[in-house]
Amino acid sequence: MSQIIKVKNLSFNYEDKYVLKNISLDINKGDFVAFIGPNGSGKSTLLKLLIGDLKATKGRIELLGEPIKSFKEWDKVGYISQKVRDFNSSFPATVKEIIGAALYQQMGLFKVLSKKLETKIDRVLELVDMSDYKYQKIGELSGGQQQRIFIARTLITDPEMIFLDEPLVGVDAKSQDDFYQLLSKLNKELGITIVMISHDIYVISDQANKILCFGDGKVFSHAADEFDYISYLNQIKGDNSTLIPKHQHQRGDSECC
Ligand SMILES: Nc1ncnc2c1ncn2[C@@H]1O[C@H](COP(=O)(O)OP(=O)(O)OP(=O)(O)O)[C@@H](O)[C@H]1O
Repeated sequence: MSQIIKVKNLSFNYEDKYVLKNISLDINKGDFVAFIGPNGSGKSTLLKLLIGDLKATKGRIELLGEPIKSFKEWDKVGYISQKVRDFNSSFPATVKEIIGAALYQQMGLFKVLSKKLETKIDRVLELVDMSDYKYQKIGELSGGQQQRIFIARTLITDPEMIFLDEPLVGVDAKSQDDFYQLLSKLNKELGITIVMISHDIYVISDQANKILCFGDGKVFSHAADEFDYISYLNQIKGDNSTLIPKHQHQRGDSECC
């Protein structure tokens, strides 16, 4: 399996506060990776480093084999943020316009190939099972439906990887289940690499093949089918520190740093 994301000896600090200390990890094409760990352990920080929003203090990141400093294929990288966008119902843009806006860079072509791109919009809406909502205002959709539209918006540029930062905060349980099924479909059928921060480790345990466990500036990599969720949950209960929870690491786990 080819490495799609490589992190080597990476450190990051906000001014004098070290968040990540000399971490190394690899993510392969087709992986479904869950970032878990206590509040403040650096999960969002690593995600922001991987999407180029933050710059490493030390160390190296490669995306698709290219050092992040010279990486240009950002349309291959999707990002879905933490909060469901709280569009109020009077927000004027339609679903089609929101998705079409992601094609902004292709606007010159858009005029020529409008039919082709319209078909592409239809295809991604179908993929996220939202074809009936193409002309609806985004503000009139539920939080779960809005997140599906943001996935569709990401899919329009044929991404190889999608990063999600707790995308289901405030979304009801049924929509969460549907959303996880959608992610699973994108991962298994389209081969898109998924990297997701989630506190919902029961659900993650059904989806992820790799768990990256954050704490005390370090990251541990676990094969998901050997990860002991119960012991993990018991040991982090009530513990809001940034220390690595002292759960049992299993055979096959590798310490990344
Ligand atoms: N812009 C910032 N400036 C200074 N410190 C920050 C900034 N953003 C985050 N931090 C600090 O860095 C640490 C890591 O934060 P980060 O958001 O990466 O953690 P997290 O694991 O994603 O947490 P959570 O699960 O609560 O979202 C925290 O102590 C946080 O307070």
